[in-house]
Amino acid sequence: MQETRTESTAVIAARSTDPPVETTEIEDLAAARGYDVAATVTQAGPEDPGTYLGRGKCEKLAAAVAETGASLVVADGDLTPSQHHGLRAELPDGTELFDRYRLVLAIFERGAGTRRARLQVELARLRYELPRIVESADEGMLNKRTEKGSPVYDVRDRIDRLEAKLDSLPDPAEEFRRRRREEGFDLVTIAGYTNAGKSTLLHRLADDLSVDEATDGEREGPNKDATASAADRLFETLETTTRRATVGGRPVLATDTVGFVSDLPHWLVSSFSETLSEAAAADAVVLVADASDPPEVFREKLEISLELLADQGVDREDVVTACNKTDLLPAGERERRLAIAAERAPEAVATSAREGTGLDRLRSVVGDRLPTEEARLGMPNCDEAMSIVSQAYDRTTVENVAYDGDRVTVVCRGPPTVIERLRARADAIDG
Ligand SMILES: Nc1nc2c(ncn2[C@@H]2O[C@H](COP(=O)(O)OP(=O)(O)OP(=O)(O)O)[C@@H](O)[C@H]2O)c(=O)[nH]1
Ligand SMILES: [Mg+2]
Repeated sequence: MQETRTESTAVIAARSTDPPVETTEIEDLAAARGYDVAATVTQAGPEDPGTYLGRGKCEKLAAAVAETGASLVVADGDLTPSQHHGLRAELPDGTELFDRYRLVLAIFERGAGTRRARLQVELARLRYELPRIVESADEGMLNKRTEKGSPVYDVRDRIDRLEAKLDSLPDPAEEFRRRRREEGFDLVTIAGYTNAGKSTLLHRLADDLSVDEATDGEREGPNKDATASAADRLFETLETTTRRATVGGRPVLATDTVGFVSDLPHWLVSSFSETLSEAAAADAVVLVADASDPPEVFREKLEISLELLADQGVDREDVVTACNKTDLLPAGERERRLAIAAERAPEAVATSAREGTGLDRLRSVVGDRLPTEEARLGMPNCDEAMSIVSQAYDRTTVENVAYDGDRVTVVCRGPPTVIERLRARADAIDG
């Protein structure tokens, strides 16, 4: 008898020409999407052009689905539309069938934080689904493909609308970055493989005061300084995945990104180029790597990640690797992962986002990579000078403030745009 179906239970189907059939990665991807993997059916042998797995294995797979009550089968391959149709027909009624790409889309669906990214994911999914809908359509349905209300017509129509909408939508990230630069904030992007711990790390790095808390809690009076109000204005345009953090004593905006996944087809990656290009605009990139992976997996993912970042235009010098989940490793293994990472990117720091360790070191190493300028500002000691000193304390690292008679001199280091503005203000009163 069939058990009740569980929304999030999946059975994996994997094949490869040569044994053994490797299933760790597809299982990890399914887990990253939040599915419980209840069973795995593998086949070593040639691919069946009609049903992906051979007949006997299809029966085994169907039995595993029925037995576990799974609602979904994930096939570790790129199924053609006709294989998708053929294999699905072998499964218990109502079983969903994902191939590797569809699973990746599901992961991206969950990771898409902005409206634009959500539209991009939907567009990629519909482009993926259209040939499969056509494949499973009967003749009657296909004859109606130009009629409103037919599945094929509706999907095509939605694709057209999404394309038009995406074309017309301004890129909020672009506008945000422009304003961020004007305000003198540095942008730190958190990138890395899916499930490495990026979101957990962002949460840890973020300043305690979230936007909501800042507006719900005690409001500061009208004297609230210029920096805070500038930050508030910026936050209005921020996506939920960007948080304010303090790194190397400087206020930065840290942005979470969609996780990398191995072996993505080109068409899929290009659908998200904008979402992924977030890293290129950053002043520093924290590359989060799962140090609890076996050393060779860790090394390979790290290399792929660095290549992907380079493809997006990220300078390797701007990358800091966070070897994360070190709480799961004995000390000797930790050193081994750090050595692997240090060979490939300029800086590597051991972290545990879960336990909150290594974060101070990470902040300081990232801070050292942010563009920094030093200034010595001499000006007459007046109200405006005090306001300049206060802004310097707020937005830069002040190394010294010296009062000498009726003059004040500030030595500070910080983001070039902020330094430039302070210098202009000081010059204006120094006549
Ligand atoms: N043991 C341990 N687990 C961690 C650590 N950091 C994150 N995790 C866990 O790893 C899983 C994935 O963490 P996320 O922060 O969601 O990973 P992510 O990189 O944002 O994943 P995607 O958004 O799917 O790309 C969660 O179950 C976390 O609790 C860590 O330092 N140690
Ligand atoms: Mg995440």
